[in-house]
Amino acid sequence: MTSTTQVAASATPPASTPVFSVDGLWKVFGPKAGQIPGDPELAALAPAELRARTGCTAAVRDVSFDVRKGEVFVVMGLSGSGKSTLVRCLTRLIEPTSGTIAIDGEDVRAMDKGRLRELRRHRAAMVFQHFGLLPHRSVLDNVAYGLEIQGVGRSERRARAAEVVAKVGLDGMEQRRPAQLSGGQRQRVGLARALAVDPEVLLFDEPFSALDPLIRRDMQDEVVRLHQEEGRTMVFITHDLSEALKLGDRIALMRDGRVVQLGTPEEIVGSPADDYVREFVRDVPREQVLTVGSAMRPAADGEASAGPVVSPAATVSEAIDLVAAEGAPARVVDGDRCVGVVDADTLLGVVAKGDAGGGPSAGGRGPVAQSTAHPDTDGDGPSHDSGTDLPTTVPGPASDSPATGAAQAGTAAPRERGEAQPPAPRTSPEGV
Ligand SMILES: Nc1ncnc2c1ncn2[C@@H]1O[C@H](COP(=O)(O)OP(=O)(O)OP(=O)(O)O)[C@@H](O)[C@H]1O
Repeated sequence: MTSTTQVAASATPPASTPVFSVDGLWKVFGPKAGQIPGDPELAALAPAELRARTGCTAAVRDVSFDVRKGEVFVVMGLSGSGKSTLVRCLTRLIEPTSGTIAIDGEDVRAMDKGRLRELRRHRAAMVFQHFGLLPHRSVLDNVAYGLEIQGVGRSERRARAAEVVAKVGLDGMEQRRPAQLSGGQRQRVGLARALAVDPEVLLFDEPFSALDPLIRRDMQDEVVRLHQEEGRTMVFITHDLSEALKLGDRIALMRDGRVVQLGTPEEIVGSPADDYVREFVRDVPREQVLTVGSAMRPAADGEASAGPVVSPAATVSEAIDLVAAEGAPARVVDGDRCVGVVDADTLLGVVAKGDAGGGPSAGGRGPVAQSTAHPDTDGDGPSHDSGTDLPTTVPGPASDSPATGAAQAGTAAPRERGEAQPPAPRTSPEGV
């Protein structure tokens, strides 16, 4: 047994300066939409009743949140929950009905056409599921297109485009036409095109929904890599819980236009805000998302000074590997302070009981279930252009845990944010 074995901390949390600041946002479609937010009785109606009484759909209902600089902010929810409408409101691709939106403190709703164009071109670039690549242009020229409409000169934009094409792993394909690329490669071109204009924030509207699962995972890894390398702020829409947990620093979970919970993956999985969220996350392997900080107990006499060391930010799964390999409890050390101890019982308790996580509503779920039941949705189909060809299952075997193996060798690998890949539910929510 060694006392120096250590599981390192996750990536440093992003700074907290907001890029986007959204307050009391509503988007209502339908006749006299503007009356709904200000009428407490109508505003409180359930979607079906609101439609029956007024003919209106409240796609976004009184939503408030900040997107912090450098974070991946995921907007997640079932089909029709309002994800696309919400994110399109950020740059007024859809006009909000009421509420405020600011980017770096500037009022987006007060922007004139020119300022809005500048916002969409330079500051908040959108990556769509269907990119609308220009078919007769080469990869390089497609990527350079955004710079072209910004008026950047030919040689400069081609040099910048070549740089970004290489960054997304398409070097050697610069002269191909979109038709000569696979679906995943086309997605990379779209991503490169958005990156080429070097926006402050990238908005992704379900960009990988149409990709087959392996390519989809590649693209997710690409986003994680780009984020880690560049620290760029990203807002990422997905209906896929596995994708949300993998990519998100924080997740806003939407239902019927409202954000029902906003939190880190650990908060969402460990402390679901209500039964809806609990049901949503019930198939997630908690040990891959929850951290030892939420599973430790106080150190007993003598325990604080010996034994393997684990960071409070390491996952329960990583700590299980470490404790099993070392055959001893591990000290949870924050900086140079021992803040607690995890042993086989406390760690397995998280897996077996499913009630760790410290939140007020985290208990009572019983054993980790393999049910295919999921929350139902309002059933409204989307009406925008992000497409509806959504996959119904997403793979992600538990054996992908990055720490497995390394810990068995006595030197547990650090968990980097984005590497935990909890398997998706056997049937994803929209599949029922
Ligand atoms: N232009 C529109 N007119 C009327 N209703 C709309 C319009 N656009 C969206 N809606 C409705 O608003 C609600 C939210 O739609 P939205 O497309 O934002 O959901 P979503 O969560 O992005 O769905 P998906 O995952 O299927 O893309 C749905 O009930 C939808 O039918």
